[in-house]
Amino acid sequence: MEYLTEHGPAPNSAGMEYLTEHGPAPNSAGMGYLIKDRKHEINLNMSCNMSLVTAFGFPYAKSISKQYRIIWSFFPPNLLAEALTLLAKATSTPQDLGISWSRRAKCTPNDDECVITIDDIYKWLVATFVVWFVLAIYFDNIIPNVSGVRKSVFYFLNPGYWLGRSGNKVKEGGICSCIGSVPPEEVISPDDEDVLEEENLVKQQTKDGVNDPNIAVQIRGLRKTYPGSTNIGCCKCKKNSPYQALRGLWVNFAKDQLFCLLGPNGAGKTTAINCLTGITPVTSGDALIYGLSVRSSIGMSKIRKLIGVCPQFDILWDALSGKEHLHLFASIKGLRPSSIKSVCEQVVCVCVFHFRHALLFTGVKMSNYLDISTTVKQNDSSDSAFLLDCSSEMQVTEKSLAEVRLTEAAKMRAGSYSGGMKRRLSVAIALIGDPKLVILDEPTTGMDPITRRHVWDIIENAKKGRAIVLTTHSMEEADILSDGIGIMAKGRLRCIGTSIRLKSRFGTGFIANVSFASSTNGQSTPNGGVVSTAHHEAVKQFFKHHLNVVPKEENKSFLTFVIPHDREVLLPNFFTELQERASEFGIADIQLGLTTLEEVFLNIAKQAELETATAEGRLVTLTLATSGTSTEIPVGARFVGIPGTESAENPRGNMVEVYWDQDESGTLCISGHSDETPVPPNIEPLASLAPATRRGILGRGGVARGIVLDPDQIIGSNSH
Ligand SMILES: Nc1ncnc2c1ncn2[C@@H]1O[C@H](COP(=O)(O)OP(=O)(O)OP(=O)(O)O)[C@@H](O)[C@H]1O
Repeated sequence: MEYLTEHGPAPNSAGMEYLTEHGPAPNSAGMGYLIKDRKHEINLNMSCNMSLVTAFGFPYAKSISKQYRIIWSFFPPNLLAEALTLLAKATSTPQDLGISWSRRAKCTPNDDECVITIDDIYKWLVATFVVWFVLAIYFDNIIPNVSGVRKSVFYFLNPGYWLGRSGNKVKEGGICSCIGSVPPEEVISPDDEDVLEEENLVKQQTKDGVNDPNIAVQIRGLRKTYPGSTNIGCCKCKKNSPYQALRGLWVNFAKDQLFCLLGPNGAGKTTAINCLTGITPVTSGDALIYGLSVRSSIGMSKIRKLIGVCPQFDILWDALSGKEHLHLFASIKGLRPSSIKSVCEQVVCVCVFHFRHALLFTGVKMSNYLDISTTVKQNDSSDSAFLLDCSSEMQVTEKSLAEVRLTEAAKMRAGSYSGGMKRRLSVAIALIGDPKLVILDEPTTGMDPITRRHVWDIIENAKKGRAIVLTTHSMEEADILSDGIGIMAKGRLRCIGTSIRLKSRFGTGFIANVSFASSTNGQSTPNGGVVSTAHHEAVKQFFKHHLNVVPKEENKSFLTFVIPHDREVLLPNFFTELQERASEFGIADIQLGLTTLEEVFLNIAKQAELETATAEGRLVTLTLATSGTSTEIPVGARFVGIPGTESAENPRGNMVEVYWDQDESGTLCISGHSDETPVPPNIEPLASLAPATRRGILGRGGVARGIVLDPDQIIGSNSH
């Protein structure tokens, strides 16, 4: 396809990955790789050939066996080399006649051996072209694409493949790998009451066969397990165990609303979206989009008419401009030419024209590649009509480009767009054609704050008449745009509700920010630090005395307190008094707010990580800063008794409080620990832990295991 475009190489075929009827395009990434690395492969091929020729001699000689010559001839460059040799021999002197068409089957005069003629070479070249072309299509289909999806090895025996009907099932995992057993599905009841309520509602609706007209998407116990496999490589076998990315998702997404899916990396958000868009086959459960099941291929082909997707990674063609992209997608979506204003660039038409031809030629339906192919004129076999459509005028593209502020860059090649511009173009593509469900996977990644706010406006305006599912790592974005939020972790929905509901249920409470004035009684304080410290202490005492809270953050100009929900009743009187004594405390401003969504998110993510670590019995080594003693403790343990610190005066030994944090990948790690203090009397090790962990015996590598103490007992004993 490389020669088809005006601007350079053909669009990266990997870009079409997610657009097939049964999932991703049959390994177009593989094709892209072949195309991109063609030069490299030819060089490799040539150098291999040269090595072989050096080792065994050029095989078109009588001394070489016929079988070897046949094998050699399957590689077209070898035939070409022989053809050039024959031509050289036929024209080596001025008297030579050369090779004419009529004499093509005859041996050339200077070719003493004559094991192959130019005519044989022509035939070989035509035959090998067909063989390699068919093999390329075959391997393209059976080698897993980036989503690990492929067709069965004998897919061509299935009539559904040729007829373009259902039954053309996809498989997962590599062709040379043995698919590992899928672990049994555990039924986990949600801990959160709202999630449980939502789950029961969906289950009830499923049982009753209720089709609520206000629901756009109903996810019914969706599960996705990526199969484990054993890849037999050149030197070793690599085993991957199956991975449960989605562990039973039950949720409704309402029409005219934006539902935001949040979750740490690897929570399963993209997997859920991929299941909805048909990129990844569902392991069990189902999802209905406007009443159509994603598990049925007929349903899926109808669903594609209703959805617009902005995938996590931009699927754009470097060689096409923004305008051409929109025009291309608008044409593929079947927008009426009369609604289109700007003149279609010839390159797009040519590209679509050839792309369509290439697909027809290979027996693959265009709709297999183009997810949004809904109204592609399948019956309109006239390509000239198609070209005519392309040359019509397009209003939609210009409007969409203006919406995402790309009008000025409309004619620039997407390859030269910045990351933010590409995301904006992807958002515009997702919204083109008035889809009833828009799925936006981290749409504002890489955008500057001004553009991001602008895109938020577009998304907000797009809510009307459709459902939007948004995944994002920006809590601000979720807070501003969402009508409903679900936080996922480890493949499960952990909480669901509006932003306010989540903050009030999962946040630690209220945040009070107290800022201090830099002057007292209108005068600059020469020794501001000293006065400020006195004010700080007074305010801290005030908070401690009335609300029993200490600052979470402090610096010279402000103090931040987190006030738990249970102190809510005390707040009106407390803040009235604080306000009255503001000048006495040197307070410039007091701000009170709910905890942030970010805090809710971090709490949920931490809890999920803790659950997993506890279930897996993961251990980490705690090295005490003071004594340098190393102790193995379970991940997430808060109070730990240090083995070996027992003495006659302190028979229960010492303990520390361990502080945990999450690293970039969300894994819990030790961020520090408190000073060693004696274990209070009557404190027992946690009963739920294995005896070894409770007793503090030697663990791996001779490192002693810490004794995990019950945090409730310790906190209780401290408060007494
Ligand atoms: N093709 C695959 N084969 C095996 N495991 C996979 C595959 N795709 C995803 N996973 C695993 O499934 C889990 C969920 O991945 P997913 O991409 O859905 O997470 P996510 O919530 O979208 O994360 P992020 O916020 O980073 O995009 C991850 O642990 C990931 O490693």
